[in-house]
Amino acid sequence: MKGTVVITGGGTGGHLKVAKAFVDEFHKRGISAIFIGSTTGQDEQWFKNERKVKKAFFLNTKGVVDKNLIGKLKAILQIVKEVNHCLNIFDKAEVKTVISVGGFSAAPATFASVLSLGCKLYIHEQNSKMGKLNEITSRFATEVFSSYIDDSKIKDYPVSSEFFDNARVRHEIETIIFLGGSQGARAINDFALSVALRLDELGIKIIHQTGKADFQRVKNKYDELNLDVDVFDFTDDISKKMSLADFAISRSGASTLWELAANSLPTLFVPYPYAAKDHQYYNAKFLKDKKLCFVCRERNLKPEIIDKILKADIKSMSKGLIDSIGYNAIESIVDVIIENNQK
Ligand SMILES: CC(=O)N[C@H]1[C@@H](OP(=O)(O)OP(=O)(O)OC[C@H]2O[C@@H](n3ccc(=O)[nH]c3=O)[C@H](O)[C@@H]2O)O[C@H](CO)[C@@H](O)[C@@H]1O
Repeated sequence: MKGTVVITGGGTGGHLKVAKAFVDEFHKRGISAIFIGSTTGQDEQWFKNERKVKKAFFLNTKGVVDKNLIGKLKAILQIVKEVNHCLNIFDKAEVKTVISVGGFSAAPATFASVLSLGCKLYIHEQNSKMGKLNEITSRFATEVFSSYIDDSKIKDYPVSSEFFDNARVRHEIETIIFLGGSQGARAINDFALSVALRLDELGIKIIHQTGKADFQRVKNKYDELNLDVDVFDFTDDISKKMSLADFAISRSGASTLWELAANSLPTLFVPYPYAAKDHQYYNAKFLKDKKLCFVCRERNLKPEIIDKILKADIKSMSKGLIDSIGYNAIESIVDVIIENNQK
């Protein structure tokens, strides 16, 4: 493969998890890669000490869509400045391939790839509704990969092998895991607390990922209720926690959703209501239409839903999830990229 590969994008864990999958795969194949992200968001947390990349750059960029007019203009000007910085990086490292996993962190390197002669752009879109940046730049891409695009060459989502390795068919609910995505979700935390005593009475154990901001509050409440709960803010071993559970109640961020599917873990999804174009709802709807999960809008989430779940046939849902996602997606995506670059 010619030159160095750039992997760009991030902001939140969903994008970064896919970026990490690319970094691991190129490293495995002995192909040198650079990561380009932002100083805003979680990029540094995920990649500052990553030894599998030749270099990681964190540029001074911010999101555009969530700002007022002045904020938007400032953010765009900053991106333009950083595009230049990226062109210099590409020049020095002989970059001929840029892979964007989306999010505002991806903007400078993605635009630079469009301007850079002989450079190919690849996009991995995680969500059911395309993000703004991908919407603008996908027409320049050599390939766009997505689980939700019919003519995507690879439709399986890049999920780490441990989620498959720890998968098992669930028969009955003895343990429930609550998941809020990379940042946690207050609505899911409140819901868990509202049903905790009832679950305890039913002999159902609780595993609960709260996110950093809400951890202490939730932990104190469980202590007040005198309940023995596996509560934590974030863990690097989420696949292990999932595999211990028989049912999940979770946000429908794309990476989490496909990890749960790979683990065959039946789930009630409670989409984040403010996600762009309501993409979390449509992420979950994709599985719901195949009868492979439950979905409940946050505004309708009531403790009574637990009774409905306890009566449901989780075994057939769990079995059905086995075929919803294939193994080795990242290998297949990288194969396509390498094949294209040899043309
Ligand atoms: C609020 C928001 O805008 N969320 C978006 C964000 O979600 P978010 O960043 O929450 O992303 P996802 O749910 O897709 O992924 C979170 C990742 O963090 C990992 N994890 C989580 C908790 C933990 O303790 N340990 C751990 O490793 C999960 O296993 C998963 O791989 O990006 C997703 C992918 O573009 C979008 O679909 C979401 O809509």
